Amino acid sequence: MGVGELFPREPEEVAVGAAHLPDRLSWEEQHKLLAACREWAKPPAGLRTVRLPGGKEMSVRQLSLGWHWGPVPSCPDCGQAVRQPPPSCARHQYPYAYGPTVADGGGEPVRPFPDWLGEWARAAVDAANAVLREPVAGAGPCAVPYDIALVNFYGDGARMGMHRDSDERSAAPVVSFSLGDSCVFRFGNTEGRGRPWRDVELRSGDVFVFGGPARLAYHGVPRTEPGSAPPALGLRGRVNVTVRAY
Ligand SMILES: O=C(O)CCC(=O)C(=O)O
Ligand SMILES: [Fe+2]
Repeated sequence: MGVGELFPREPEEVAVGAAHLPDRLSWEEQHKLLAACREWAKPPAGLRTVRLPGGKEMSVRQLSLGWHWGPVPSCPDCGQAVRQPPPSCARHQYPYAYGPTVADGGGEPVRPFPDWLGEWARAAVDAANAVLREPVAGAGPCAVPYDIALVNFYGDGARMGMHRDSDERSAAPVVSFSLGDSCVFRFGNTEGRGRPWRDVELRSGDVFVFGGPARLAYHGVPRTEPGSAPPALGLRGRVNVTVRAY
């Protein structure tokens, strides 16, 4: 329960296959994850500004663990520079890819994905299944082998447009951990970027799981609330870690 909260916020099904788990991370876990993010953010293969294929820079700074995600400067199949509008090569149609190195940065090998983060993700999926009417794959004999993560840093004014997490080959649920400033997390539908959507406030320590029929739903972060991070965390801005299976 947050400081000064009158009622605890309850775990909630936001859409079929999607659950919000408020205050899931303890203080110790939030500090551990933040300390790890600070280490990961250092070069090489640290936090970088992502330049989108259209030329714009993302306001969110990012790093990858386990397998690097980013815009591909050249097509892995035909080798031509990726540009808009894309040429007819099939891989050019969607100019983002996963790979072993920071292809859109210094070319260094990506940082390893830590096992403990995979354990956290599996446990969160189990907790999500307790509130979901249609359970999504989690722990047990068919446990998801979580192996990659994206770490996003939101400074004041940073936002993330509506998108789908569609570059993973696995249909395993995505597990998102939030630290620092609160944000509006917009969770939409699988048809397009528009309505219907649900706006959910994600605070420090909250977890959001989306899998099953919600796995490919559009989602984004229209705004954060600068200065809303719990002072004791010692973070200015917002950090989000999304754990996925490749
Ligand atoms: O920052 C968030 O809460 C969402 C991040 C996200 O959608 C992504 O990394 O793909
Ligand atoms: Fe996403």
